[in-house]
Amino acid sequence: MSPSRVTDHSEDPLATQASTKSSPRCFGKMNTSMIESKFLSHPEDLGIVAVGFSGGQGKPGVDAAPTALIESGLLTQLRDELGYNLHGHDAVHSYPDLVATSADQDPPHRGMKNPRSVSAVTRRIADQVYSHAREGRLVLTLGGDHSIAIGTIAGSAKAVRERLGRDIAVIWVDAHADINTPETSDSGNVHGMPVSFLTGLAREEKEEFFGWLKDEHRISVKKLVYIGLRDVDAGEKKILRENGIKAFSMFDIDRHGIGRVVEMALAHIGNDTPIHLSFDVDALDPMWAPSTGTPVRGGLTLREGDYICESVHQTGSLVAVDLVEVNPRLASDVDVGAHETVRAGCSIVRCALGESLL
Ligand SMILES: NC(=[NH2+])NCCC[C@H](N)C(=O)O
Ligand SMILES: [Mn+2]
Ligand SMILES: [Mn+2]
Repeated sequence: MSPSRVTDHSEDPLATQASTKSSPRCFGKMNTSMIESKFLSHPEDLGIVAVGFSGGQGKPGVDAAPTALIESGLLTQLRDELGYNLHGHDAVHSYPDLVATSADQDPPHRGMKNPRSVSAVTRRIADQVYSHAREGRLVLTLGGDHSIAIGTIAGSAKAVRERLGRDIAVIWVDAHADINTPETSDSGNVHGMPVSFLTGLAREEKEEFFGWLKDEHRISVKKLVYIGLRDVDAGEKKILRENGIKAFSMFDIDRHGIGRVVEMALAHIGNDTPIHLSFDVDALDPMWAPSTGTPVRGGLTLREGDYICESVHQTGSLVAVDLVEVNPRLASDVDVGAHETVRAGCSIVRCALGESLL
């Protein structure tokens, strides 16, 4: 198949690049175009939601991640090398109208810290992701801490239901399960709870505390699969067990290899289901991604992380991707650590969006 047949950007100088084999830049674009998307009406259109939010946990700096990722060239690569048309890429959102400016404006509720801010911000993110996804675009969200997945997954679940009448599946790549309820959480940090709210295991009536989450936003525990787990709280293990949630820990990856684990994860979802990939950079070993708030040793190599993303892309079922928990202010050697972590994050995103070597 010739590249000029798979794209119709004949006027676009990028297309010329893609048709001459002289530049390595053409490979990503060719592959992006060659994989048929099963569920997107505009697979070359990428909605970007850049979220500078850190209220789901206590360490400042994770709000600086979108800017760090963008400054390192991520969006330019997605546009110029992978050939996406970007939408919503000109702003990094910090939601000043929604975030409480002092802790006493937002006291704990059921033990959750910053509950009003996290609820209001994730509600807004849900709207942003929804409006891209409703157009049939692929959506990329750059966090921010992992609490933002309450918004991203709520938004894509609702849009895909409306657009296609289907339920999405979620692949959650993380060292942690993030499925604490407010009651099982030891930390009170909402970034450890998003999955419990999204599956309805945790519920709230009051609008201001995630009461805005309705059935249309929720996902089934049957369509959820974890990869990379190695630091799961006792209460979370009980939740995973009691709900029969599919989870591949680092033990499973050591035993079967990443290839087989991804195959089993995708088989669990079924090959006719739209996929939302939520990737916490702490799934990677701190050797590759030291600059993150809750690092856990014994994680994925960067190659294993990239492999997961490449495989998910290859299904043609991907509808949304999150990259979260990059904190460029943390590391024993901040300059080197942040640089490496941002670099790893960019690689993960490019692989999920179709970069491939050949
Ligand atoms: N998204 C994350 N990095 N989550 C870490 C969660 C850690 C711990 N399980 C908690 O509930 O606080
Ligand atoms: Mn994590
Ligand atoms: Mn997480």
